[in-house]
Amino acid sequence: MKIEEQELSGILLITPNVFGDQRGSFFESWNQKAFKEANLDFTFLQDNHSRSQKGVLRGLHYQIQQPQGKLVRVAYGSIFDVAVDLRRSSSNFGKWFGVVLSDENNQMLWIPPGFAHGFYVLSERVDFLYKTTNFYEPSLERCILWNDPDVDINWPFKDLSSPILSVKDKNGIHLKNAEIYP
Ligand SMILES: Cc1cn([C@H]2C[C@H](O)[C@@H](COP(=O)(O)OP(=O)(O)O[C@H]3O[C@@H](C)C(=O)[C@@H](O)[C@H]3O)O2)c(=O)[nH]c1=O
Repeated sequence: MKIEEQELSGILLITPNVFGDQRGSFFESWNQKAFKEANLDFTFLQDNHSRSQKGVLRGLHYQIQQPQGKLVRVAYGSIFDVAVDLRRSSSNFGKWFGVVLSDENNQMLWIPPGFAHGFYVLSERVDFLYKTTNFYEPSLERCILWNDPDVDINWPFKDLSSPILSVKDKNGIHLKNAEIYP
């Protein structure tokens, strides 16, 4: 397993050891002991699986009071995955990080508590899997507008009217008006 710290401190790109043979491939997507030995000591409370079609954009989501750390990956397809630093005391507050996660690179992203998260679907279909360190609590969930000019994410599509969004995500708020915790 290779673990690479990214330019936004706390964000880790994890490349597992993949074993291929004539049947296909295998890798451990989570092993508490192995991750702990690599100083990744997380306790996960929830596993989630979403399926999306090409052009869907989900995000940018975070929870106040019960922030969730997320270990995210793609089981089928490919996405452009984005995390935005919302840690009030961070020198990177408001900055974003993006990476392509796919069923070809098998990479996982660790997004610590205190970040907003979202992704854009590049393939015809995507199965997106993630573990979270805290429970989903809709009353505490908040959504920052995916195209907030103050965050200025360089999404990998040209026509900014094109993504398929939920009503909630269409009504996301601007970072400057967002509730940030802590
Ligand atoms: C996230 C979530 C949703 N739901 C329900 C609520 C709703 O009826 C339905 C779809 O919810 P959403 O539209 O919020 O799903 P979605 O837009 O996929 O939300 C997710 O987006 C990505 C970017 C994240 O980072 C996740 O933490 C999560 O916020 O599923 C749960 O029951 N448990 C959960 O943990």
